[in-house]
Amino acid sequence: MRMFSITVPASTANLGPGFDSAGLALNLYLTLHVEKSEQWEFVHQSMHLPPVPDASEHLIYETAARTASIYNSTLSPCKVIVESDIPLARGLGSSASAIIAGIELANQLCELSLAFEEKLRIATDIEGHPDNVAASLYGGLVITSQLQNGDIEVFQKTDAELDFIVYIPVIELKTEDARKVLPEQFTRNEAAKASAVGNIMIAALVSGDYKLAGKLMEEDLFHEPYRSSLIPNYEKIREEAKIAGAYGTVISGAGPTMISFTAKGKGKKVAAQLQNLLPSHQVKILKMDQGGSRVTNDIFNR
Ligand SMILES: Nc1ncnc2c1ncn2[C@@H]1O[C@H](COP(=O)(O)OP(=O)(O)OP(=O)(O)O)[C@@H](O)[C@H]1O
Ligand SMILES: N[C@@H](CCO)C(=O)O
Repeated sequence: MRMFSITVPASTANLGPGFDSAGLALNLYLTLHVEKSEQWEFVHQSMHLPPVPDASEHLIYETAARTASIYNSTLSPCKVIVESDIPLARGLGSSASAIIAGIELANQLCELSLAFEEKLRIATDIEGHPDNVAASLYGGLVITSQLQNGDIEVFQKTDAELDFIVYIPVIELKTEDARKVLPEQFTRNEAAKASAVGNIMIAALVSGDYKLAGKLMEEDLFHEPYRSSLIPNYEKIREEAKIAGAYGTVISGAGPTMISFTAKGKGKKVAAQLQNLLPSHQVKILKMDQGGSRVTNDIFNR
């Protein structure tokens, strides 16, 4: 007997210089089908999911249990059938989607009626930065900033005349490892230069000047120079995508996937040309998910 389903989109984070701040939801999805049961059970029905651990060690369960405990609630046991087309540890926000799904699972099971802000705060505490989780939660292009008092400011835009092409290599790269290569500190001069690039990129992206946004995306100074050696074919993908007509190409999240931004309708040409050059990569044309995470109740079976 199915009770409800939770669907959460994938996301790309950073968009170059919007490090730990900018995210964009993409139309690949993690879906949970939740049924009442005598005990907790997870069933994974996709090649894009890790082996099933003990329920108590499952990221989705851990997140749900942590959320329930924040509100002094307990979870009633369920069977959770998990489907996903978000590749793991590739820079497309798989962990963020699992965290948002876990928070929503607790929200539904414990009838917490959580506001978006509460869900985002919990998700950011768990993930460590708001960019991917905010995009998966809200949908669209989302720019975030966690303030000194812990509040998270969110700017969202759900229209963009863009196609997104992702180049997914065979190898995985854990976010934890891709963060280890980053400097702990920047000088004042470095920070000012890097945020100036980010400021123009975001202003151009939001105002629809995609040519300028694409140019500035490729000028990131916060993380790409340190991570480029971890990404297969980094320079080749940037150069060839530009020749094929992309506005700009950046590392998606912590990598190793790269993502190009093109005019709407131009993605097909860029994807075809790059797939020829990168036979072992999976090249996909994606669209923005505009709605973020959602719950479907099966009222007949409740
Ligand atoms: N649906 C899921 N169920 C359980 N665990 C998951 C799920 N999705 C991701 N994970 C866990 O998260 C890990 C990947 O997280 P990681 O942050 O390294 O990569 P990512 O989220 O795919 O990429 P990025 O954060 O750069 O976009 C997986 O190895 C797995 O342990
Ligand atoms: N902003 C994060 C995204 C991946 O979780 C990073 O680049 O490390």
